[in-house]
Amino acid sequence: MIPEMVSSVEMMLGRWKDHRGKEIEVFQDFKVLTSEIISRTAFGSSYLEGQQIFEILTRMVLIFSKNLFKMRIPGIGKLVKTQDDIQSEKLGQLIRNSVIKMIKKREAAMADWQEKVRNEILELFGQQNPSLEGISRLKTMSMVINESLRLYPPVVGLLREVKKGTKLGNLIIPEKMEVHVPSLALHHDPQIWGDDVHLFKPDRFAEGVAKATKNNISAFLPFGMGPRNCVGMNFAYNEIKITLSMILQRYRITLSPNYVHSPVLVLAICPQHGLQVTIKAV
Ligand code: HEM
Repeated sequence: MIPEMVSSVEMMLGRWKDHRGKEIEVFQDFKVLTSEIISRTAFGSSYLEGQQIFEILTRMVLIFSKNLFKMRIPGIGKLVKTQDDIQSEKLGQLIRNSVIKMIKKREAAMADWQEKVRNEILELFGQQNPSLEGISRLKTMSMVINESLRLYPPVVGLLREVKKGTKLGNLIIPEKMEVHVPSLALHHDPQIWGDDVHLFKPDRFAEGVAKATKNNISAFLPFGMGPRNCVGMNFAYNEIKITLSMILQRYRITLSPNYVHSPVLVLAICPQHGLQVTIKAV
């Protein structure tokens, strides 16, 4: 499995060679990379062979996500703007401004952490390709991955069906009811994470998830929980660690001024306008 992952990342890095010092859009590259890796490891083929299927799947996902939370109430239009609409537009602008400030702060923190993670990688692997044994010792990188999954969990919520009717505080929850567990909201709850909940602070994971969540481990759910949790969790961690190791061994990454921060839910959380970065050889 690891050699297939390494070869797929090598292919992507081969394409990056001509773009040193220039801007590249990596969201698309990462989509191709993860599809390439799953094709090689699970089906023994390559992304190009399965490209048509992946394209159809992407179209299906788009249609599904567009209709996921749609409530169809006949006869109600949105022709006239109410005071609430005008007010919420103003509030929207305020939120956008403060988000921009927050992102700038996060960007600075991210540059520091990039150096810390690169040092850890170089200490463990030098210029050699990462190994399975080695990636289990990437402690700083694990903290960075967990903090990224906390702020931007690709899957924003879990669904469960109630097996046996129960009482939860004042709520009576009947059998067979579908319950939505909002991971995204739990990941941003100041009661659990503290007042710095919106900041990128991988340090909070330095002593594990239990300490980071004040012993509420079910408040950190990037891969779900229980018997139906994500079967691909270890696969995903390995894939991320190998890819990051190989990129950071070679390149220093900076966010491009053309990047617009606008995470959007298309089944999973994605950067709406892509992820533009510049790469410089280390
Ligand atoms: C960062 C990458 C990934 C994230 C964040 C993620 C997240 C999740 C989450 C939240 C669930 C629902 C768990 C629950 O309801 O408790 C899930 C289910 C699942 N995931 Fe992943 N996943 C990732 C990558 C993968 C990969 C690479 C594979 C396959 C190789 C995979 C295969 C599955 C499968 C088969 C299920 C359904 C499990 C079941 O219903 O029993 N996932 N994933």
